[in-house]
Amino acid sequence: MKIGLGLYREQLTPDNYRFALQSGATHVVAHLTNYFAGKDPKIDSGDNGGWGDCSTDRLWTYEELSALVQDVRSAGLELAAIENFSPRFWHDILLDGPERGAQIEALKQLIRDAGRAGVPCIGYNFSLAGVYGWTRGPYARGGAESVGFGVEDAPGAVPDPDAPIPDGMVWNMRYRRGVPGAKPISVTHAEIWDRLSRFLKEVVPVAEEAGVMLGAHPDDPPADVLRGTARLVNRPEKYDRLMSIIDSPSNGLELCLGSLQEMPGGDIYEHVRRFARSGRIGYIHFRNVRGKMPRYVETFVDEGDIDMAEIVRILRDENYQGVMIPDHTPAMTCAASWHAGKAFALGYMRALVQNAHALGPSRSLVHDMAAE
Ligand SMILES: O=C(O)[C@@H](O)[C@@H](O)[C@H](O)[C@H](O)CO
Repeated sequence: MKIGLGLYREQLTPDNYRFALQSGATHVVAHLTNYFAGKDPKIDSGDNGGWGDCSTDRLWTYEELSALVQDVRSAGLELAAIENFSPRFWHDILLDGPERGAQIEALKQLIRDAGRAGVPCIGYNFSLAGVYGWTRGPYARGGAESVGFGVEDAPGAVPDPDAPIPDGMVWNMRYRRGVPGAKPISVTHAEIWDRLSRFLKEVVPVAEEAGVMLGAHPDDPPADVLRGTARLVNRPEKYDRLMSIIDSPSNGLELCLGSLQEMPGGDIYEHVRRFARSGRIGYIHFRNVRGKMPRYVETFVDEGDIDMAEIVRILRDENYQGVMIPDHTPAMTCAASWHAGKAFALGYMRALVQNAHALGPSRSLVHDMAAE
């Protein structure tokens, strides 16, 4: 097990690489799409413009990707993954629009370039509404500010989960100017599974040849429908359906523990063991929550509903050698709220991983034995 730190586009700096190294991380997961900007990002659903405007984003080149890998390496770290395509690159793959064919070919080239540059994994979230519906509030220990969904007395504006997605937006970002009077975006479950299936069948073989794993992030919130659009991976077993679309080591998971725990029903420990045993985990979002759909809040890693020590026992037992990152964490009340939240999480993760051998037998392993 390796520990990494996710850094948003404007945080990909030597100072933050040093911060990661000092916090015990050995890897970086880089976001190249510029949502959550600034030195101390406060993540939420955004206002009407969602996570911002990506209409001028242009495809990342081999030279950019190679420079990123080298910059991270020269800081004494390794790049574990790039997280998320810009909606500008694949909006018509998600929407089944007129540019779909050209965008598929462009993503194939991006994946080839990423492999050649030494990028081992690209995380993606195949969703039309994207991550939407959060509020920010004092939801974590000591009133630390974090994100939540369905919180009745949330401070400030509560995004409407049924608000139509306006034309020109997808994945909670604006990729082009909207056409006045155009119909809002919609998609059925059958349509979005078909779009995902065609996407994977076309790009996974290219990813496999390039030595890149594509890691699917689950839906957050794991609603059945959000903003009039059907959602995909909103139950753990939907991950199994996604992996069955094409049996390839490059058809993998960006395993977000928080999103998995937010899903109704199921035993997260059995699912994590099954996914770890499959060898198809690209990397893990090692984050904790309290509650499930339709109401949950993000907590500090050590105070949520997931027994994170049990997760590490399972990953130990299944010999998981991949990377885990805190993803997003509560913001601590101090001058460097983002960094403090990350340092706390990384310290906790490092202690669990360094002492994994001393954590005793896994509880769910005992369950497996009982089943024999
Ligand atoms: O499910 C979650 O909440 C997170 O894993 C995502 O919000 C993720 O951090 C963003 O989509 C950026 O990749």
